Amino acid sequence: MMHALELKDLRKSFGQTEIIRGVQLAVRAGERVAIIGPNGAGKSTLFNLISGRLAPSGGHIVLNGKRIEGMKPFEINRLGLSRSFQITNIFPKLSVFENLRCAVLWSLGYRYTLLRFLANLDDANARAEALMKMIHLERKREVLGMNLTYAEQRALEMGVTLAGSASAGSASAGSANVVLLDEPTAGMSRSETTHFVELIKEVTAGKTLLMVEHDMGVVFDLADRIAVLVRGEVLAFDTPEAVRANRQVQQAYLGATENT
Ligand SMILES: Nc1ncnc2c1ncn2[C@@H]1O[C@H](COP(=O)(O)OP(=O)(O)OP(=O)(O)O)[C@@H](O)[C@H]1O
Repeated sequence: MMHALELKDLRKSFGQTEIIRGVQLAVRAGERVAIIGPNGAGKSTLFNLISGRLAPSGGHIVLNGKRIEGMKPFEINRLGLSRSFQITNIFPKLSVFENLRCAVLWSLGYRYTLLRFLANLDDANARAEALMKMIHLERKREVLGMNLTYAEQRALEMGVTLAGSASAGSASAGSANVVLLDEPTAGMSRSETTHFVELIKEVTAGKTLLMVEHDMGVVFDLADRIAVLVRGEVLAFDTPEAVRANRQVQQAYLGATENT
């Protein structure tokens, strides 16, 4: 079984306090996994470890068979892992198309050499076009980031995140791609959320998805498996049905928040 992402006895302490306490998690290629857990359980810290923003205090992180702990975020990104953020992370004064093209160029590593930049501009334009179609923002092509609706900004953010993947434009090509989404539907209305969940399914088809999400409707709709993180440990990692039926999980988390 090929795993896209493996966390092996992963640990992180801040000062004397161990926040991530020996996390084991093996995510299969092409699988969609949601991480849930109470506030302060360590979900953001876990994402920061995987994406290279924080260095672990112990353990290993393996991306497509390669150990990545201790690498810089951009190096991990080049190895096929892209991440979105809770806050919208787009350039407000660039148009939809320009935002996507920037992200494509950055991901291809063209920011340093003008000659390479010019030689590959057609390629970058084509990939930006493909991404724009994928996130259904063709009709907003020239609109500045700051003038989009909130949901459109989140869709653009998704496009920017996916620009890092080698297979942008062809949904099936990249088993090597792992996408981390940090509360993708936060701040959205119910109807925006429903629409956005469909978009997430569409744009991450064939990719491996790991997301932190508080909305249980979204979690149960999207996830193949759910990891429940409580006080820095994985309490359960199973199918939605099994997690829903798990007594320990109900006590620790779900019972209290499922209907909120
Ligand atoms: N840089 C840091 N220094 C010290 N403590 C930290 C740091 N970052 C996070 N923590 C602590 O680690 C714990 C886990 O925080 P984290 O943000 O990872 O939880 P979370 O599960 O994402 O919570 P939420 O659902 O509220 O976003 C918290 O007690 C937090 O105060």
